[in-house]
Amino acid sequence: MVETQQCRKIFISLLVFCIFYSINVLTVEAKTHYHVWDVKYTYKFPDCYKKLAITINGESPGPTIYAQQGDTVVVRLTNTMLTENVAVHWHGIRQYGTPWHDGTDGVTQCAIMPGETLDYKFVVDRAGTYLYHAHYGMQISAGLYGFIIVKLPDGVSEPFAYDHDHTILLKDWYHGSTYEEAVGLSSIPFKWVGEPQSLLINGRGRFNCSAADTASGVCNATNSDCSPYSLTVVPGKTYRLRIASLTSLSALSFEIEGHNMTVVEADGSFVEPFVTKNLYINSGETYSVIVKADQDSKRNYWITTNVVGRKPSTPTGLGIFNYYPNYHYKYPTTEPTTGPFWNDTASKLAQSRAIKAHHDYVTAPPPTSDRVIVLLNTQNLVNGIYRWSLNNISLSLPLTPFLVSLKHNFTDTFDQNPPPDTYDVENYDIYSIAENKNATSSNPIYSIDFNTTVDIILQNANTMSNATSETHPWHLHGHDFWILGYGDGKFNITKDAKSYNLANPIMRNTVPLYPYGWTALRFRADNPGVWLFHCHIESHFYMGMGVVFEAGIDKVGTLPKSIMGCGKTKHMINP
Ligand SMILES: O=C1O[C@H]([C@@H](O)CO)C(O)=C1O
Repeated sequence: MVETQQCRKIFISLLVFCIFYSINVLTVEAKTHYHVWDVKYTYKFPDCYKKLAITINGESPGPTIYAQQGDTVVVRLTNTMLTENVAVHWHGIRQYGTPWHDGTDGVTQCAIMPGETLDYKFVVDRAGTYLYHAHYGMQISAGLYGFIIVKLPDGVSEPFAYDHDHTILLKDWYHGSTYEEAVGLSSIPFKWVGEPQSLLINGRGRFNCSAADTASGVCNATNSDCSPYSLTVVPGKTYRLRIASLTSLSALSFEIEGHNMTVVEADGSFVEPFVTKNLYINSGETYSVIVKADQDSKRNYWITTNVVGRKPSTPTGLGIFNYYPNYHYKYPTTEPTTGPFWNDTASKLAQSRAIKAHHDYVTAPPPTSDRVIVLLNTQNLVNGIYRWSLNNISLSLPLTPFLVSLKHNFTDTFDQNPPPDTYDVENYDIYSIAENKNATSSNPIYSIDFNTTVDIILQNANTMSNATSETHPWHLHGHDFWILGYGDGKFNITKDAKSYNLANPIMRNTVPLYPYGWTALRFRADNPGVWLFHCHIESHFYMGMGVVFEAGIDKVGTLPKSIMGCGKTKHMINP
C-alpha cells in the first residue's frame, strides 16, 4: 500500500517535472530587439565620389536587423537631418496588427520631421530575407536602406544545407542629390534622372575619377569607403548568399564568375531549387542562392552586377569572390563578366517563370477570386509633366495619410470616387503612344471586402516614346501574393486565366511586369489596414505609379498619436 502511494508520488512528481520541462524547453520565448537610429546626412565616398548620403548611425547601407521568427523589433528613429522629413518602410514585413508602422509617408503615417523621434514596433512573423528603406520622397537614392534577416525558430531548418550565411545588398548610385532628381522630375521641361553613375555591392563601388575631380578632392580613389566588397570563402564549403536589390532604377544581373548558383528562396518563400549562372534581380526583390566554393582555389573570381532591362551606360559593378587564403583584395586577372544582353527579355521571363514554390512548402491559392482588378500601366502627361498612371489615374499622395483619414472618417482629405477596376480593353492599343496623352493626378483608393480574394492583372503598354515599353517591379505592402502567370501582349481573361499556375505558384511581395506584357497575381485581403501597391523604381513611384488598397479598416485598432501631426491631424498630437 505504502509502496503504491510512493510510486504514485514519484509518478506525479515526474509528470509535473516533465510538463514544467517541456513548457520551458519547447516554448521558445519571443525576444524584443531594440535599435536606436540616428538618421542624418553624412559625407560618404561609396564609389570614391564624394556625396552627401543619408546614413543610419553614420552608415549607408544601414545596420542589418537580425531577429528570429515571432520576435518583436523596436526601432527608435530620430531624424537629425536639418531640413528633411523621413519615413522608413519594413519591406516584406506584413505588419499584422500594426498597419500604422508600415512606414509609408502619406499612406500609413505622417513623415518624421527634423528633430522628431518615432518608435517603430512590429513583429517579424515569418523567417526570410527582408529589407528596410526610406519611403519618403526619393531617399532610397540618397542611401537610406538595409537588410532585415529573420531566422527560423530553433530546431527548424531550411530545405537546403549550407555552412555559412552572407548578405549582399545591391544598389545603383547617383552623384546628384535626391533634390536634383525630384525637382527635375516635376519640372517643365521634364528632366529624367538618367542612368546611374555606379553600381554598388554592399555599399561599395568604383567610379573612374577624372584628374580634376581627384585634384579637387571630390573623388578620392584611396578612400576606404570604396574599397571593393570582398567575400572570403573556404575551399569546399557551401555558402548561402542572401542577395537583395534596392536600386532606385536599374534591373540587374548578378553573377559570380565561374560559379553556378542554386536559387532557394525568394522574398521569404522557399523556391523549388533551380540552377543558374546569373540571377536577374529587380529593385525590391530578395533571394537566397546556394554557392559551393568548388573552383580553382589558387585564384579569386569576380562578383559582378550589370544593368539589364534598360540600355546600360553604367560600368559593371565589381566585387571579389576571394578563395582563402589568397589576398582578399587581389583582383582576378580575367575580364569581369559583362552579363547577358540588356534587352534579352525572353531569358528574364524564363527565369521569372522558373521561380515556383518548393514542393514541400506549397501554399495553394484559393481556386477562384472574388474580384479582378486590371491595371493598365501608362506614361502620360499631367499639366505638362510626365507621369505614370494606372487606368489613367496618377497617384498623388494626400497631405493626411489614408490610414488616418479612414480611421477618422475624414472625407475631404482624398478623392472619394473609387478608381476604375479596368480600362478600355477592347480599344486601347498597348503598342502605341497613348492617343489621349493626358491623365488625372489624384488619390482615390480601392476598397476591398475584408477576407476576399483579389486578382490583379498588371498590363504593360507603350510609354510616351515610340516603340518603348519598360520593366516595372511591382511591390505590395502588407501581403504576399501568388504569382499566377506572365504573358506577352494584351491579357485576355477568357484565354489567359486558363493558363494560371494554381498548382505551385510562388508567394512573393515583389514581381516584375515585362515590356508589352502582363503579370497576374492573386492575394487574400486578410490584413486590416491601408496598403500601397506600387512600382519599386523610385522615380516611377514619385511620378505616380501606384495604387492604394484598403481592407478591414473597422478592424484596425486605435492609431498611435505618434504617426499623426500632418494635414488634417495637425491638431491631434497636441490637445
Ligand atoms: O519615367 C521615365 O521617363 C523617362 C522617359 O520615358 C522620358 O524621358 C524614362 O526612361 C523613364 O523610365
